[in-house]
Amino acid sequence: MDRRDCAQAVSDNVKIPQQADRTGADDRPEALLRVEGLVKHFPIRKGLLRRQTGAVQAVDGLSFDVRPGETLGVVGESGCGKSTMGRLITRLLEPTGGRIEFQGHDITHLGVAGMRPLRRDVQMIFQDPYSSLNPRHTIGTIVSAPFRLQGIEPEGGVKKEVQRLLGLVGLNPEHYNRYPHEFSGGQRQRIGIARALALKPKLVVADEPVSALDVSIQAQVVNLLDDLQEELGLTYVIIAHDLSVIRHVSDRIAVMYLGKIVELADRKSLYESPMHPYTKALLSAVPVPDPRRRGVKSDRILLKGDVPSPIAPPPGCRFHTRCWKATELCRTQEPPLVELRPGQQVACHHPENAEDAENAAGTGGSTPGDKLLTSAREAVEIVSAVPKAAEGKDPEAGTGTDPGAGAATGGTTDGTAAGTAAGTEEETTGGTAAADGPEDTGK
Ligand SMILES: Nc1ncnc2c1ncn2[C@@H]1O[C@H](COP(=O)(O)OP(=O)(O)OP(=O)(O)O)[C@@H](O)[C@H]1O
Repeated sequence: MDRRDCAQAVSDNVKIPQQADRTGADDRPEALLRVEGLVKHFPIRKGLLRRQTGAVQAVDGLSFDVRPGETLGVVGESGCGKSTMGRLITRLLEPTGGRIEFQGHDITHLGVAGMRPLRRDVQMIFQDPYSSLNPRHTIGTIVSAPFRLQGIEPEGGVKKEVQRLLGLVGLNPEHYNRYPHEFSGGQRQRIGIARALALKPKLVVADEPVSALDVSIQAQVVNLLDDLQEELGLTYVIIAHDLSVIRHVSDRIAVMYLGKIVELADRKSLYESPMHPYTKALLSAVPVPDPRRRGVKSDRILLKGDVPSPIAPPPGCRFHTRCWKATELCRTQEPPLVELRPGQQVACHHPENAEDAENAAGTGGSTPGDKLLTSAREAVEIVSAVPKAAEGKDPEAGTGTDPGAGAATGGTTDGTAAGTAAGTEEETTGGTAAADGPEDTGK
């Protein structure tokens, strides 16, 4: 189907089946969203003639499915391309390459008009509840915007429906005429959620929905999303930079590093037996919630050094410059994302927790003569986290007095990657546009 045919099919809307009509060769449930080889490179232009001199490789070949009713968590450090991925799959950004299918239909290059009918089904919740709501609009106007944009008159009228939505997200329906500044951060995020749910979407992409909120409020908003999913049968892609935020709500988790997925697995496998060293490092910073395991001594892996620039990512495995297992093979050959255990895909030549890593299909395993890189010896610092209960009992423990040790990624990395885009060209396709479409900038 070419682009025009697809746009036609989408605008006819009625022709879109509830489920994709392809019959998968495997037994996996049919995907609501299917992404194949998704690429987004932001051009870097310089000089009077604005010649392209390079590109920020924000997203570089992502492939994954999102199944109906599930929550896919996406995690990774700042600058690894999570938000870009979110904006690509909601079609707020135009992909450089790859393919995005929603309910079996290719939506990769649909324009604003072609996407309009799909806006009902695909919505986005933004990170910052302070800037994503227009301060001059009342809550009623904000939450009812999707109805106006889509030309929909809900049963019982707009006001009644907006008040129902406010009640649904735990806000007082009587606050219909209030302004965003009259609400707390958590309440504003609830308003953003009500707006995203107005058109009864099938897929909601939440970009760091709680990271701008106080820790005490974060759990409330995450629980609200969870409850709404059950009540409304929603499918989520939840983006976070921290594995602890999405721990309880994700069915599967994709770990991203420098524009690529390095591990994609179901929650249990990922948390109990991570296979990519990067996942292991991220996980080592997650507090242990199980009181029975609190006494267990757990080492934290502090990755040294900065995330490399996405303008010139390292060759081979992109993580090799910060990996303690990196060998010559990792420096020269990019590991493919392959299923090493049922439901667990990993892109690593030397995976963790692999019973038979040598024979792992598609990975190098331990190739004869493959030497550990010198950089690998200094790549990490292991900090022994001494649980309170064990304090004073283990003379070996307690080397880790660094109060910042909670961050697996050191603290030198935050913002570094984001900074690399300086001097690059902003794309115009909806940097801050709400998923309702360009008419509603959410400002
Ligand atoms: N419009 C743009 N123009 C140029 N570069 C961009 C643009 N948007 C993002 N980038 C760059 O692409 C890379 C990935 O950014 P992105 O925001 O997707 O990462 P992220 O993982 O969501 O990080 P954060 O958690 O900090 O938002 C970064 O290096 C960023 O600077």
